[in-house]
Amino acid sequence: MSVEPDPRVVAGLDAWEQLQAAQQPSWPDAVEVRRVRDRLATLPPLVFAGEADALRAQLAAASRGEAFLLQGGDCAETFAEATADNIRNKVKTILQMAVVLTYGASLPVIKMGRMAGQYAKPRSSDAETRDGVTLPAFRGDIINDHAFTEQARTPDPQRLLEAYHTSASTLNLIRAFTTGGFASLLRVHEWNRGFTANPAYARYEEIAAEIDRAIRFMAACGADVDALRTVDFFASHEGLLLDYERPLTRIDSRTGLPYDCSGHFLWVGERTRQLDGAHVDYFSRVQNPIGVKLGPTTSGDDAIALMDRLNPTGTPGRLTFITRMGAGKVRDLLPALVEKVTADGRPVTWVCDPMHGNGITTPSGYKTRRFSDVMDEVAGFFEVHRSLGTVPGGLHIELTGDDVTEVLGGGEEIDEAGLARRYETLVDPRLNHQQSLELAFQVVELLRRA
Ligand SMILES: O=C[C@H](O)[C@H](O)COP(=O)(O)O
Ligand SMILES: C=C(OP(=O)(O)O)C(=O)O
Ligand SMILES: [Mn+2]
Repeated sequence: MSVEPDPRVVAGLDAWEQLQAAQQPSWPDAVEVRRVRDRLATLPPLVFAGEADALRAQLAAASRGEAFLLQGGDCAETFAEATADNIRNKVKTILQMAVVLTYGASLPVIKMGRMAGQYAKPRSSDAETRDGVTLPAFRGDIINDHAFTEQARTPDPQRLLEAYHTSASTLNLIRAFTTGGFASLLRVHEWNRGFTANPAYARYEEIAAEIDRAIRFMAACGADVDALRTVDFFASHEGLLLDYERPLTRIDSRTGLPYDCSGHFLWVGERTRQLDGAHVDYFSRVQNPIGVKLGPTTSGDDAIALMDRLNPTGTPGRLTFITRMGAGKVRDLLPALVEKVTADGRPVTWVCDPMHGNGITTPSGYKTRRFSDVMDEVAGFFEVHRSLGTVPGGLHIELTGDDVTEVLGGGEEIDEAGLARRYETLVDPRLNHQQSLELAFQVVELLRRA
């Protein structure tokens, strides 16, 4: 039986249009945007509301220390890179990290990609100047093209449709990989792709061998190991471009309530979390589990006000705070925030984004981060939660499954000159495959202590 929605709830989904929406493009043609939105509204949802509910329950477990969230993927997905190889390598990297964490810390790991929709980017500046020429900044493939020409940088609403279709094909392949046998724990060895002379890959190989042995033992004892053949894998992106999120929001026939069916989990970014702004209003009205990025200027009162808006009744798993303070600040700034929220009593899932507080630009102009700073912020996050008796619930990482050279350091010791070798990101630098595995091994130690 389907439940009819309350018309006031449906009308409320457009309240954001009367509010200030930060970081939106200046579309040249409002009529065309409306046409594209109407078309998007007729296309099938990308995810099912019941999947978002299942994720909410898992995030609630993470808030209690009974699971751990691993959320990772590109800073900015691109249409051109939505190839089978790229998607497979990214999924495989996340699965490998999850195996390391699950095995090392004996904790269920919630696997979530910054994938199948991570196409809109907030920028520090509206414009970019090169050699005296100023053009609109690149705001992600869903809005404009990265090429530095006037035509390419002009926002094009048709890109919303391409983002939808590219997200659909990405999600289709993710679902095929994770349910069709590729992600089976019976194949952990096959995910390893580096030379095992490399320490991170050699350690992974050891774990894979132990898992193999354990599975053969269980099977020999008569246990049903079929459940190990598939995994749940969730899709997430920043809920930034409201002209995209609104038409993909659908009324769930089971409950009559709205869900944003562009992804399972949406987060509000550091630049768009204004309490009276359009984004907080919009995401307060959908039922998905929601994240908010919290940077170093966040006060305890801001955090409480965000809870009042986004999770007034304290539904477990509904609200995730993704803190991104910077390695040098996390130990000073995070405790007051966590204490204030803990005293409130409503649950949140605390997740660490060790990427966005640690950006630097090299003299040669590369936007990068140091692997050591990333690890230091993660360590600080765990230390703070341990000292307060609260729960470090997960990690939010910009990564790729390929051997790019975008982040300094790690076992390969990528240095400033080395960045030029394979620097491919269009916005922020990502951990490469090996650095991602190294991070997972180090996090196991932190989780064991926690
Ligand atoms: O991904 C995060 C932001 O979009 C990004 O860090 C902003 O980068 P910018 O300062 O180059 O605009
Ligand atoms: C824009 C991002 O982060 P933040 O909102 O934390 O700056 C991001 O996650 O790419
Ligand atoms: Mn980023």
